[in-house]
Amino acid sequence: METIRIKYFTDAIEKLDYIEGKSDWIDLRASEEVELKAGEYKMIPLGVAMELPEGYEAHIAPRSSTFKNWGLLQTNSVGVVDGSYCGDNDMWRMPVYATRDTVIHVNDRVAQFRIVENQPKIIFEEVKSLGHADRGGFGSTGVK
Ligand SMILES: O=c1ccn([C@H]2C[C@H](O)[C@@H](COP(=O)(O)OP(=O)(O)OP(=O)(O)O)O2)c(=O)[nH]1
Repeated sequence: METIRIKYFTDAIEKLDYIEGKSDWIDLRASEEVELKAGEYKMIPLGVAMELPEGYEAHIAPRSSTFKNWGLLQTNSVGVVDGSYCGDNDMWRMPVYATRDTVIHVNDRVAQFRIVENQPKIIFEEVKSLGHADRGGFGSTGVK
């Protein structure tokens, strides 16, 4: 079990909740009404700032129903919230592109997140050959 210190910027959204059972991702809610025209880009405020546990970052993704409900695409595909993003004004946001005219209302659950351990430090060791057979990729499995 981990503890996350959280600051809410409004009382208008429900408090975040870890719900045991179906998924361990935690839903995030829009903290302001956001109206977008088709083709428009905006940031949806998520109304929270957090101090993540030491050694963790958070990943934000759309909910699987987000496109169906609002026609929204998350422009960065996955939002990465660094552990250092923990100041009193470091509110989480979701950058979105609207594929149709749409309105997101306060408290709508537009996104979800999980925390992920930071990767270890990496150094790159340059080689001429990696010394392994090619696996192939990009649809090569089963192709002769
Ligand atoms: O979907 C996102 C992505 C990022 N952030 C916040 C948390 C993150 O720690 C900070 C900076 O994000 P990132 O490093 O991905 O942004 P950048 O475009 O590289 O800008 P910066 O120069 O601020 O690092 O913005 C969000 O609220 N939502």
